[in-house]
Amino acid sequence: MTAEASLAVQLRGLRRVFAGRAVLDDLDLDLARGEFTALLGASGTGKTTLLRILGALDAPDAGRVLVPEARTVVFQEPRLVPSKRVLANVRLGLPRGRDTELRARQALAEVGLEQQADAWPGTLSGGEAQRVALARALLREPELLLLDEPFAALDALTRLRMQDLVGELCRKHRPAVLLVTHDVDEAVRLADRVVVLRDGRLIRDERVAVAHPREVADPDFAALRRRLLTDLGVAVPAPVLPASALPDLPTPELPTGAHR
Ligand SMILES: Nc1ncnc2c1ncn2[C@@H]1O[C@H](COP(=O)(O)OP(=O)(O)OP(=O)(O)O)[C@@H](O)[C@H]1O
Repeated sequence: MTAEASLAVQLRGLRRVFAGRAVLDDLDLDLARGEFTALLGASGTGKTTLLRILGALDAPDAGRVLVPEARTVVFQEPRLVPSKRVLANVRLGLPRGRDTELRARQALAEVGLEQQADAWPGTLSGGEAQRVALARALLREPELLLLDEPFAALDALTRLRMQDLVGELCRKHRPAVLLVTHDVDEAVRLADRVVVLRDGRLIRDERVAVAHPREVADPDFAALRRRLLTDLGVAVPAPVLPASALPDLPTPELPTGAHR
């Protein structure tokens, strides 16, 4: 197999200009099949623009875009049709028939919502609605799954559960994944690879070499987290060392009359 055959996405010299500013500027990116990549960048650096181009929701001004036909996007908000029940939302746009229905029910079961097939979207919690959106995406068996801050609107606990679910489903179905996120910990927990966008290009492209299960307390996790936060322009305080790790320093002389 050639290296090209294992690629799901190939971007070359990508350029996108808005109001005279090149948001993406001569950007190259390859995504391998089955690889989970997290895309980080400060606000307004062009992450969503890149994802929209990959999803054919926008077109570049220049450059070459090779992406698979089978691709789906999950957005920050679930975008369910309120007048259709959950099952109908999951199978939306697919041919009618017993087979599609069975597969849609199976997709709902995978996200733990088989009991909610007949519910209306308006009765679901935010996390449940986002799981329906995920089931809808998975049913299409995408080779490329584009996730645009899919957990951002969820409460902290639901977000952690959703991250675990998405990680598990992606390991099972093996699409190439591009996850746009602002959350450095989320990126390090989930991704095989992290890329950082700044000034129209990728300023970091790094494999996530942190052992599973990935814990924030792991020194490799903490070190990558610091590198990424620095890339994002966030001031990172120096790690706090235990007193035992500090060198013995001479006790300073106190001025006469001072009390210890
Ligand atoms: N359709 C458009 N017309 C004009 N400007 C646009 C358009 N889409 C995006 N932009 C501009 O391009 C820049 C990048 O936007 P984009 O949404 O891709 O950034 P982002 O990194 O996803 O930001 P955030 O993290 O805040 O969501 C922004 O300055 C935005 O205003």
